[in-house]
Amino acid sequence: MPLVHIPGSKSITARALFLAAAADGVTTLGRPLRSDDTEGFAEGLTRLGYRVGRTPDSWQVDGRPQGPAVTTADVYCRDGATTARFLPTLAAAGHGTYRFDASAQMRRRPLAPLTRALRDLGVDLVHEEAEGHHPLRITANGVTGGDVTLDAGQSSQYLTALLLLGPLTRDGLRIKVTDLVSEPYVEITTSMMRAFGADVRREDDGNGVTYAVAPGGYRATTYAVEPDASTASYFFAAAALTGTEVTVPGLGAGALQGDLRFVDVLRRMGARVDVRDDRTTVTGTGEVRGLTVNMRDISDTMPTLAAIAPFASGPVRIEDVANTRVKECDRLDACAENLRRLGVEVATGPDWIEIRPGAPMAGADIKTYGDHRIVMSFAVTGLRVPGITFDDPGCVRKTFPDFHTEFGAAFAELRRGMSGGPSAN
Ligand SMILES: O=C(O)C1=C[C@@H](OP(=O)(O)O)[C@@H](O)[C@H](O)C1
Ligand SMILES: C=C(OP(=O)(O)O)C(=O)O
Repeated sequence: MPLVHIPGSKSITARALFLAAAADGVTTLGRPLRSDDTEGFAEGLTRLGYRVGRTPDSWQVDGRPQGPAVTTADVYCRDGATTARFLPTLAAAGHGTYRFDASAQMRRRPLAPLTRALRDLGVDLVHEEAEGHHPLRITANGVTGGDVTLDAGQSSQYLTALLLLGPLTRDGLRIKVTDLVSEPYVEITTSMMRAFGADVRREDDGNGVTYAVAPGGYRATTYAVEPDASTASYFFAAAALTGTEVTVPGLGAGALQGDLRFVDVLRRMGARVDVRDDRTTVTGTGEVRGLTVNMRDISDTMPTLAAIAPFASGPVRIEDVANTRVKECDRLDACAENLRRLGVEVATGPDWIEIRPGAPMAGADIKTYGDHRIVMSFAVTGLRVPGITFDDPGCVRKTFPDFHTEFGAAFAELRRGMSGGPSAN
């Protein structure tokens, strides 16, 4: 039973850093993710005057309920949308002038519903170049709070950013949500806010959903970061595809991350899945069935599924994933283009992709568009198709700098344990 130790969750690490910075006291984060996104988040906090101490297995953050320790700062958010969307709201609760910028990739990604909501709450926020995009400047003077309406149909991160801000406002926040994707990420947010002492409630009156967040700040705590469920998807998919077994300790029935539900997709495709309290095991059975699946809640795993779909016994159709077009790249187009490069028949629409297995496949250079998930997903395909290379293999640094070493090592073990799974096309 090969055990695969997956690095910490990006989403949980980013939220924990925010919450720890805003809390009263010193917080210790156990096994945070160390990657470009989370290092960028921690660096952003440092720029805002927070102290982030490090030991090999933990980070300690000195919280400042009164907000950033500096009155001016220039924060570079790199490629990380969690940094680029969460940190400006932390700064808004402080007192000073704070400028945020990001990589060319992140500058292209949308921000408008969040910045509009912040302006509606009275925050003085200017987009320095394109409206609704980085770079932006905030002249912060605390946030009174009140009622605000938000369209989170393109990204749940807008809602998470506002929720995290709620306890830092004078009167609390009521956020009426008109649309929402990636809802499990909001559940991570509310669960973690409660772990840091906040009072947050989801109210559904039959006409719509409102999140009510009480004022009162956050309390420092000790917080252990779960392994990253999106990262685990590559290893689980590899097991399903190669007829082998992978166990990921630390991700089990109580996991916060919705992306662990990817194993349910693998189960529907024919894999054996065993979710225990403290670990999850996927065993490939040699059967990979086609299916139609709605991935609105778990769309970071869409490329993982697309990458194993060519080996299914019938078409694989993935629906309701329009927002994957505004991630690190247009993931629907990038998956389709790369599958075609390998010889696979693919069709796409505004919010779906359909992979039709059957054509012979051959190795090719994968065009990554600087997207870590394109690399990690097609590395799984590479277990069955020799000759796959990547134009930018290093972009995995965003969430998993050691991916190639770790996946290679796990694969070596997988190969030794192979139980005669399905043969390559
Ligand atoms: O809040 C988070 O940590 C995330 C939310 C999701 O984004 P969207 O809500 O934009 O789909 C996910 O894709 C991203 O990797 C991380
Ligand atoms: C979409 C992603 O990242 P983010 O939105 O946090 O930049 C991702 O990690 O797949």
